[in-house]
Amino acid sequence: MEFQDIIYEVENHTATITINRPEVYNAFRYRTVVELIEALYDAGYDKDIGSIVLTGAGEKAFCTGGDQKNHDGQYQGGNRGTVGMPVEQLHAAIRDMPKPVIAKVRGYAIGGGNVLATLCDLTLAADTAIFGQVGPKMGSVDPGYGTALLARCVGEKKAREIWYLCRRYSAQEACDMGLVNKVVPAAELDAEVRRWCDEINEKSPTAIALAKTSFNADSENIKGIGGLAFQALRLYYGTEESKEGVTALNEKRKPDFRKHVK
Ligand SMILES: CC(C)(COP(=O)(O)OP(=O)(O)OC[C@H]1O[C@@H](n2cnc3c(N)ncnc32)[C@H](O)[C@@H]1OP(=O)(O)O)[C@@H](O)C(=O)NCCC(=O)NCCSC(=O)c1cc(O)c2ccccc2c1O
Repeated sequence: MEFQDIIYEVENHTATITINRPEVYNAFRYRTVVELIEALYDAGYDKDIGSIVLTGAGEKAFCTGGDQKNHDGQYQGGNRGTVGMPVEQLHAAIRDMPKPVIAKVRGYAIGGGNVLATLCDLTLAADTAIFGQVGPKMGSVDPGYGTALLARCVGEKKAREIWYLCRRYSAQEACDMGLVNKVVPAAELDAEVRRWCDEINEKSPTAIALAKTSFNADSENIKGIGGLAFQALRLYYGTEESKEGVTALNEKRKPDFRKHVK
């Protein structure tokens, strides 16, 4: 598959997958998600690769979730995925690849972008990074890994705060709550990620794969909950209440959800 929305590079046994849509702060559309899955599988089963880095192009954002300019109740572009984009399959790919996936975060990791970072095995962030969820502010929610796995990382109370209030958190705050492994000055992020990957790549690939799979086993039930919840999300996206959030975001105004609650 020829990639348009992402860049795929391999160096020193590490594959780097870069979401390359800086004009929309690396938000993902249907094509982006399909390409990310393909690239993860390419890297995941290439025996020469020991680690995978997921990142976003430019300084502004890692990823800001679903492309809201491409969304009107249903996402356009293809026929995979419960909600019009195979995001559940992308989440599964990050978890199922038998090697560590490392999120390299500069700028915003917001909405579905924060979920991607949460799902990665490790997260290294520039001191300029900003984390948060936005769903209830704009008519969406990322149920399953986005909620329950987040709670495993930061604890139940903090995860609920993140989802109910939709605040933004600095890289240091995210690190303090367990969402980030290390924060470094932005200019040092590439070198830091390189060091972590080189250390991982020296280790026994089979031992690493066994460790990853066994970590996953303990939270695998979340996939089932997510499957059910994405069916509910499909119905929610069709409602006026959800559409109000997207319309307000695109019109750069505050949403009025109350008028749609019956
Ligand atoms: C991230 C921001 C807080 C940054 O604010 P700031 O003021 O610094 O910058 P701008 O707002 O001016 O943004 C610059 C430029 O980028 C465009 N942009 C940013 N994010 C997106 C986006 N997600 N989609 C489309 N476009 C985006 C922005 O419009 C500007 O372009 P202009 O042409 O107007 O200049 C702030 O940008 C922000 O809050 N962004 C939106 C965040 C958001 O709502 N994300 C989506 C949440 S829903 C989601 O992520 C999601 C998850 C899933 O799992 C799904 C699964 C299946 C289907 C859908 C899913 C889904 O949607």
